[in-house]
Amino acid sequence: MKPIIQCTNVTKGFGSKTVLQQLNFELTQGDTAALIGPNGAGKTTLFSIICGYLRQDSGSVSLFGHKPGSSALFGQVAALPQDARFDPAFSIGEQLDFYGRLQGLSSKAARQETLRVLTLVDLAEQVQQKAAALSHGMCKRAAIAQAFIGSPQLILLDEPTAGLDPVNALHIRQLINRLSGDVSFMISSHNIFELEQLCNKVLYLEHGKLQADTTSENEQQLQQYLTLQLEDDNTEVVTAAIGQLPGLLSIRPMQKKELQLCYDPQQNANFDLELLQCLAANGWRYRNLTKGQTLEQKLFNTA
Ligand SMILES: Nc1ncnc2c1ncn2[C@@H]1O[C@H](COP(=O)(O)OP(=O)(O)OP(=O)(O)O)[C@@H](O)[C@H]1O
Repeated sequence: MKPIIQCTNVTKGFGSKTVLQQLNFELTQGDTAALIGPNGAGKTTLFSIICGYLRQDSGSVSLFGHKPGSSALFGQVAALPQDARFDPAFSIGEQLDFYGRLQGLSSKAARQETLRVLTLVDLAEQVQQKAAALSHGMCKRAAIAQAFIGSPQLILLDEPTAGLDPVNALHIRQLINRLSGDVSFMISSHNIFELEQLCNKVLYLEHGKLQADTTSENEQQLQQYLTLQLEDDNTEVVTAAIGQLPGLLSIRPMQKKELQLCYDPQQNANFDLELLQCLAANGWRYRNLTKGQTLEQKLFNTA
């Protein structure tokens, strides 16, 4: 499949400080990629390079085969910057119309497009309002709506749900989920739960370097993870019994009444079944057994 974003040996520094070091990654059509990393890891810098706001010192970046910022990308790539702001002098509708006009739409078509994208984020009724009359969450949603104007094939969202209450954040996640597949997304967020639900690819930036892509399938075939939530506070006896099952690689208490198990499916393909049989034979009740590792567990190596 053709790459949408291709970054090769991208390095960027500010003064004597190197912020991004030799980054290599590729996104293909339909990918929804998460960009994760601690504060100051270089996420916004990378976004800015991909958007064409900043230029890398060395290496190459291409979007749909073009340099970031190139006129060939106009309308194909949209971005929500971290601190997107609206001009206080104009209504939200006027400003979104302007973006539509920039994409070549007539005034009438631009207004229709404005109403379409504001409807996506439940703000159609606020089309005449100025930013000062909107709450922080509403402004954020309006800024997200702006990224949906036209028919971009790649949308870059820097912290899209930061500052939104849980209901509005859920609404935005549902919207991204609905559109992903047709549109490729690259999303930066500190909300790992959100990214886990939305993204099929993880780019973890730390000290300006990309760590291994945690979606590696080879790794998953060698090890399988299970999270077991018990009904009762008996993790010690359960741990001792499960420790006898063939194929177990590790067992680790997570929270109270919760264990994370890692096993080798090549050693024991029926591990999960044998686990349930072990629980049943001892009369131990469980609330939930889930397969796989959470993104948090993968990233922070808590297995
Ligand atoms: N224009 C600039 N001039 C000098 N240093 C900068 C500039 N922009 C960013 N930096 C530095 O580059 C590093 C990476 O910043 P960046 O904003 O890309 O990180 P981030 O991962 O987006 O952080 P956060 O999660 O806090 O938003 C930081 O140390 C920051 O101080």
